[in-house]
Amino acid sequence: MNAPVVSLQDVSFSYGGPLVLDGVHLEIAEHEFIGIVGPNAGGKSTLLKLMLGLLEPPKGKVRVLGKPPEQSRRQIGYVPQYPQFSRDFPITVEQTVLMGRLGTSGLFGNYRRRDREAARQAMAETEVLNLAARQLCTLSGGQLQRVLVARALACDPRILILDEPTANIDMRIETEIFDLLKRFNERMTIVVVSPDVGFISGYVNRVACLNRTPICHSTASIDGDAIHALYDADVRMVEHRH
Ligand SMILES: Nc1ncnc2c1ncn2[C@@H]1O[C@H](COP(=O)(O)OP(=O)(O)OP(=O)(O)O)[C@@H](O)[C@H]1O
Repeated sequence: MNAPVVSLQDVSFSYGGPLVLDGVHLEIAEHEFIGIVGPNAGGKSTLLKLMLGLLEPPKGKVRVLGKPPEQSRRQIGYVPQYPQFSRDFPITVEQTVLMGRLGTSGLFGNYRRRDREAARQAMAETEVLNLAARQLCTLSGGQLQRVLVARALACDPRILILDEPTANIDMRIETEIFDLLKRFNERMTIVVVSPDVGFISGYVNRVACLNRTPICHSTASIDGDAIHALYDADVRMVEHRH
């Protein structure tokens, strides 16, 4: 296998109390589409923050594109969890997407023509170009998610990391967003946290079930036993047709 684009070796983490992640080993290959699922408080968001270099593990090693994550951040697009995002901010869709260029552009807010072109391209790919002049607070939940994906795409990332990108939106929009991600996966690695293992199994190559430690399954091997072992309860598998 080529060098993994993301590698965690024996990583443990706590916020000062009990371990949230314990001895995590995980390697993600280039162009993989991996889903991270698991019970609430299982450590999914914490794992993403370690990959982004927003948290540093006291034990173990995290590498992204062969380097410490903070040195690879410009090549990572990140879509945060929906409820954490404040919409009551006077900003247009285009200005929001341009923020994805901050790591690559010159001085703060001093965007060049190529930044504007990259933002327009990202809006076109996520089908929000017609909303460019709209205020963010006027968008529907599904439109907002597309804009957040466009912002993450604007830096032309090699890795796209999404934390529950389809929480609070209906299944038709969820399907549209995952169809888009599948297309982007042809040119980048995708890591997505989702509460819905049944749904993402139709898109991802591999599922990492995380409950302090990840257990990985290829999509084909996801069955009731695997889910039961993870959640320690019966979880209804919902079949979704695309
Ligand atoms: N900043 C923080 N300070 C202290 N504890 C935290 C902090 N962030 C998360 N935790 C705790 O760490 C544990 C793992 O949280 P994390 O958000 O990583 O889980 P998760 O799997 O993403 O959960 P969910 O599915 O509910 O979003 C939880 O017990 C949470 O309360």
